[in-house]
Amino acid sequence: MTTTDTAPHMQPFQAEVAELLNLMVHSVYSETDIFLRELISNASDALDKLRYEAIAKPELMENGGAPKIQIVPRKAPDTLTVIDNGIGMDRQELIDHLGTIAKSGTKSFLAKLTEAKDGANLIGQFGVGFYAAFMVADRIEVTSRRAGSDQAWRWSSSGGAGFEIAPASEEDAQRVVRGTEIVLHLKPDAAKYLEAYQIERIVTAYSDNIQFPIELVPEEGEPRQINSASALWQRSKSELSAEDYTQAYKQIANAFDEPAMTLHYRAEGRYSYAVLLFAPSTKPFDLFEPQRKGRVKLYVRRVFITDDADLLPGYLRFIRGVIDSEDLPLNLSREMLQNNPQLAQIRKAVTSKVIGEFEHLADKDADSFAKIWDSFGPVIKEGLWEDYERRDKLLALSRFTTTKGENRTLKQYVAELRENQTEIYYLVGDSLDRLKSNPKLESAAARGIEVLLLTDPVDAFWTSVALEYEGKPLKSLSQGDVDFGLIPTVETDKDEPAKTEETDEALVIATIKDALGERVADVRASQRLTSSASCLVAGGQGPDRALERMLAQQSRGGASKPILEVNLRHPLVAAIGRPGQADAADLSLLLLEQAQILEGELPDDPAGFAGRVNRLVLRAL
Ligand SMILES: Nc1ncnc2c1ncn2[C@@H]1O[C@H](COP(=O)(O)OP(=O)(O)OP(=O)(O)O)[C@@H](O)[C@H]1O
Repeated sequence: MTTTDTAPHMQPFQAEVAELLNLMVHSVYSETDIFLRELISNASDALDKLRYEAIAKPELMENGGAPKIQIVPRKAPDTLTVIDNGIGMDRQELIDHLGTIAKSGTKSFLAKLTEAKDGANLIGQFGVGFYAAFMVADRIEVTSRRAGSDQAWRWSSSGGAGFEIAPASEEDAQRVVRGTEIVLHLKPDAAKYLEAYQIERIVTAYSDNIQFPIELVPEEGEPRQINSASALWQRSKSELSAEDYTQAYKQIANAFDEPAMTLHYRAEGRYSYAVLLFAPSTKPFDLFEPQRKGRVKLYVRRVFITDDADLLPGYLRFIRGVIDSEDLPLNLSREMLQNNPQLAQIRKAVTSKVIGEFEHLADKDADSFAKIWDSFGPVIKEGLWEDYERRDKLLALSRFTTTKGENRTLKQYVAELRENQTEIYYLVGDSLDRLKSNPKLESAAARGIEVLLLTDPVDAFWTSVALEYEGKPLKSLSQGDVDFGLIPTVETDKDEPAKTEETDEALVIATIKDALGERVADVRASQRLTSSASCLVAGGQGPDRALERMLAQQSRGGASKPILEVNLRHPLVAAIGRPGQADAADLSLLLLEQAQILEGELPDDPAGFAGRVNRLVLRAL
């Protein structure tokens, strides 16, 4: 051990931690109670980890007694102490875990926290965990000994800029045989947390389902257990109330919202396992992290193994809860987790159950399902792209905003198809407003054809696979040919400009093609447009326009050239065909540039565009 290790050592907090502490000390959160829940949850995690490590090294359990958590309130000198005999932390772990926040999204979380009134809710969603204790304490001392280590360490901090770390005194080290002792020096206005009934209230409300005994150690009298310490998922459904489930959800998922869906069952047969899963009702912060990790916890015979086993596919990563297997070996290595056929089987069966439960909910309790869809629809839709087997089911579950309204299903869409309509039409774009004014909807609108308006980034991807619903293919209005020919118009062409002059269509198209040259792949007469002059579409093969744009933004492929479609009934287009038209080239370029702007793109040459418009306007003046 070096001298720097043994001397008390002041360490700065990571900038994000300092900012977070500052925010928590200076804002008034109504729900300070959560600090205790966070500390108990950490203690329970530490006991879980110990139990897991002890499978390979049973000697870790030798000293330190049976796993438990203790809460010790002391009125003089106003301290509340939370003790666990779990895995503990060595010096480096204390520095790493209690001095930094490893989570991604911390910066954006902090920005939200600064703005929000109800910070506690956000704290819960993000899980600031340990640091929540600084809401009630002005000084915290942590003494910890990693299981099996002959050295205990002491971490202490009064919030502010940093913490001190030093070897524990002999007295402290003797007391902390294994695990972690956290002493909170309570602020004057947090003295209520020294009352036994307050502590019991919080434990009952938040931590009753912690699997390990939680003991209250009063000033006088014997310690007593204040939680029920059962694995709730092992109990039978009939014993449990909605409230029990809500509490279990909050504790297991470390969440503050209500679950929007609860799925609890036991699978018996070739493999037996208990499943308790929840869909949250609000979005967590890390929903769109690139790793797309789920956090369903794997237990084997009540022993926590990992929350990193990818028990559900990426598109269900928002589901929280527990799967507890009776048959898996306790000593599952990381490799086994990835290749274990039994786990693969469980994964498959549970995924189908979750989808089945969605279907059930969508059918019986549409409002609850709508909540799930509102928060997680964009994630579930990833399954349309990657889960071939369940694609049809997922498509049937999907809810869409369409030109007819919100929350529409394809079942509704197909039930209201127009006469002779054989396809399901959609348009992909960045915003609903821009999509609604997209000229490509014109002809569909004139025929009363419903169009799905897709604005989630994932929409560009799943729509690139050939999909159909009840035998009706999905078809993009911005790709390839669209033929509405047999579908009658509903409005009597009120938007369609009447033809004012005889147009030589072939000549117009050839002139525009000539003027645009290499800028477009082709120029065609449009079936989609009624009142606008032009629009851009993708070819029949290859990616749709929205996907191309996304890929180009991420530099993952150059955009291929679009096709310009022109409305031959539009006077501007017709004008191009007039004999001796001197502005044909300018007008052709304008048609392209307008179409680009309507797509939310910039014209290729903005200065040239402005010059062209000015020239033509001035001439008319
Ligand atoms: N009692 C404890 N025993 C052992 N390690 C602990 C204990 N308390 C905290 N830690 C360590 O410190 C880390 C940070 O704790 P913190 O509560 O800040 O966040 P977290 O628990 O990782 O996240 P979350 O609050 O979202 O669960 C933990 O992941 C754990 O490694």
